[in-house]
Amino acid sequence: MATDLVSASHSAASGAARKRRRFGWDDPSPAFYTEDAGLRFQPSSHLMMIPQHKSIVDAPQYSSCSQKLLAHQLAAPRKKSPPWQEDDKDGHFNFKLGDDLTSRYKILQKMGEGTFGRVLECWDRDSREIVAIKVIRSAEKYREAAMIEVDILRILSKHDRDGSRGCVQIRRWFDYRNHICIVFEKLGPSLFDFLKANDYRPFSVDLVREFGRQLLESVACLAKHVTPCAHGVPGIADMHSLSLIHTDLKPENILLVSTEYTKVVDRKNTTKHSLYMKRVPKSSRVKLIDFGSTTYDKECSFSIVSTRHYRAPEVILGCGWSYPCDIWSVGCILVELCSGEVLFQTHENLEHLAMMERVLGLIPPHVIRRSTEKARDYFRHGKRLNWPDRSTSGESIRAVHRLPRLRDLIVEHADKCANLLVDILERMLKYDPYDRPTAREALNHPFFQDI
Ligand SMILES: Nc1ncnc2c1ncn2[C@@H]1O[C@H](COP(=O)(O)OP(=O)(O)OP(=O)(O)O)[C@@H](O)[C@H]1O
Repeated sequence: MATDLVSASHSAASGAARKRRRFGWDDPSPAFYTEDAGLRFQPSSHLMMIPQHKSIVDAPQYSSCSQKLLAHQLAAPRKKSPPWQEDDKDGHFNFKLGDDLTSRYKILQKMGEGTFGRVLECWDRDSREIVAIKVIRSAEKYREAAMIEVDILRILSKHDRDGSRGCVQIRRWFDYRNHICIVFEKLGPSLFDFLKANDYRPFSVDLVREFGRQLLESVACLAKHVTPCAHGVPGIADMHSLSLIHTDLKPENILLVSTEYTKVVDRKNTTKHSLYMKRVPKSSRVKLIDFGSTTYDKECSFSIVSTRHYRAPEVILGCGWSYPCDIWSVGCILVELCSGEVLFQTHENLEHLAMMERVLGLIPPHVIRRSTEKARDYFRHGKRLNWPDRSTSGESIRAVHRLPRLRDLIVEHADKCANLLVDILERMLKYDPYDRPTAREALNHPFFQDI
């Protein structure tokens, strides 16, 4: 879900916060019990159950805790759901490791938590595989949003039966004790988690290219999808437009398929006296998750979308946004993967625009002219950004000033192909959304052709 992440001392200013920011979680609220066994499948009004697929996840590496629980569970007979417990104050599902979630799933561990709910690693007794179950918070607004996510996941899964198109696969969904539960194939850590575990050491250009290529393929598939003609005539294709915009692309929502990694010498940091190692994923295969904010293209929308750091200028300026807002986010993500740091570490509009100007150059007048009355307030006489005059603090001015130009940032970090990478990033990070390439066009850029 798109968020403006709250930080104690706002924005770029906080030095240590430059490295990273994270959500605050955990809280309690009441729910109601639906059935004896606790499980209630939703009647298929506009939604249908998804048939089971075989897991395509690479041999997962289980934690020792998961392994023990799994061994125990394989021997244990199927039990009824545990006694009903109150949700926490925010409507999150309360559980203990080893509990059953319906009689079908055994909870092995918590894998993550977000605005919508908790994601639990579970053993599926029926399909005999490990799955990831997103247990949605019980409040009505989250339940409704979850049903939209289920709807979109079902459409994606219909168009991606073999799971090769880079979007996480839904297995099925159900309603349990007032929590919508979405069962997914289990994936590995997010690119954000991987960066963090590596102390924010950047990925190599080869990996950035691989991640970028898959990300753009997924974005292209969301926008438009081609399937073979219904009659199966070779060479003839039916164009099915999915017309979907993800709107919340960020490293947290890009998951490595495999958990496996190797350790190699980190040459950049290693000195005569100390040897530094860094992690490198064994496989570069990634998939997109979190379709909770995905929308159908309506030509142009004006709401606020995307997590702050990956938010396109047209969203901030209220010019109206469409597919190109995903391309802007991909540009910000690729810079982050290459440098190890968030490109625009801010939580405030004017500072954000000032950072963009520092890294990318001045916002062109015709883009300023398209912005709303309110957003035009950020500019002097509707022409130049009111910066630093309207800045909130000296620390904010210094944080903007510390930012390098895009070219310098990439040249400093890229171990190869810096010029090509700068070129494609400059295109994806054009202020005018009409000037940005589509995902397909970006994929044809020489940077992504280089093997
Ligand atoms: N299929 C999966 N396999 C493994 N881990 C997963 C899977 N899906 C989600 N996760 C983990 O759970 C976390 C939260 O998932 P997700 O982003 O879907 O929840 P959310 O509530 O929509 O989050 P947000 O607040 O970012 O919108 C992810 O960042 C990831 O760590």
